[in-house]
Amino acid sequence: MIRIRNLNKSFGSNHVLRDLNLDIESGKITVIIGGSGSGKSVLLKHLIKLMEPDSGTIEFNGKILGELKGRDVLEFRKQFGMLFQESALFDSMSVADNIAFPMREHTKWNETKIQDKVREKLDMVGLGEIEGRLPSELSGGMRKRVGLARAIAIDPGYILYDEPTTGLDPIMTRSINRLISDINQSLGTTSVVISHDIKGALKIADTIVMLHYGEILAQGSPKEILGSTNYVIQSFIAYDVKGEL
Ligand SMILES: Nc1ncnc2c1ncn2[C@@H]1O[C@H](COP(=O)(O)OP(=O)(O)OP(=O)(O)O)[C@@H](O)[C@H]1O
Repeated sequence: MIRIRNLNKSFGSNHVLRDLNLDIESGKITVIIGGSGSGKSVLLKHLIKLMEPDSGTIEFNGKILGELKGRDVLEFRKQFGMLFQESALFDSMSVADNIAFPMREHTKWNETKIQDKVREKLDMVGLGEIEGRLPSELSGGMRKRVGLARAIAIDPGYILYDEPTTGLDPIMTRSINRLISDINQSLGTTSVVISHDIKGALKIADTIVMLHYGEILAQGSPKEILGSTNYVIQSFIAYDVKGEL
């Protein structure tokens, strides 16, 4: 369980997170949606201590993140896999070396085990024999899958997805959403997804959190969010799901 309490973050006069309170449930998929600039990425960075709040706390399995220092921060981060917006693969490394990177950094696995694990992760994301290829030789959808294979390389307990379907066509979007769901179930991970894609969120989320100017406007199951009478939520849904303004 991740507990966020009274979190505030400003950049100069720009008050980005406003007294935010949120519980992220273990083993579930929480999708944080909201318009551009609503604070989704800033919130995600706080979760892995890439940003520090001005005030408020994040409690992770009973520990206050603000109190973690030095090696404890590295140990804490090891529990997270992260799929970045642009997949953030190392261009000069093969697919296999990209996926093996966290294994070599964080485990003592020998090369045989690493190669077996690379294959296992590629299978999980539905990719064939592409270990030797470079990221530049792959399509955007394939790069996302390789990024996902790297995110789950050392079986993290938590996976953070930063807009995993942005820039993908509808078919690839659906298939990445399905993968997020499958991986959550097969690995029993806690997943936090930030997204503009309300349609996808309605399909995969256990809980949807709607962020609006740094505040939580609504939070609930997809059914509850769909049934919300809030004007901003309805406009967001209408624009994305029903394709109208
Ligand atoms: N390092 C930073 N320094 C200054 N301002 C920042 C910084 N990071 C984010 N911001 C500001 O915080 C606000 C929220 O940004 P954030 O990236 O969290 O939005 P977002 O909801 O993820 O948007 P998008 O969907 O467009 O990615 C924006 O006004 C942004 O300019």
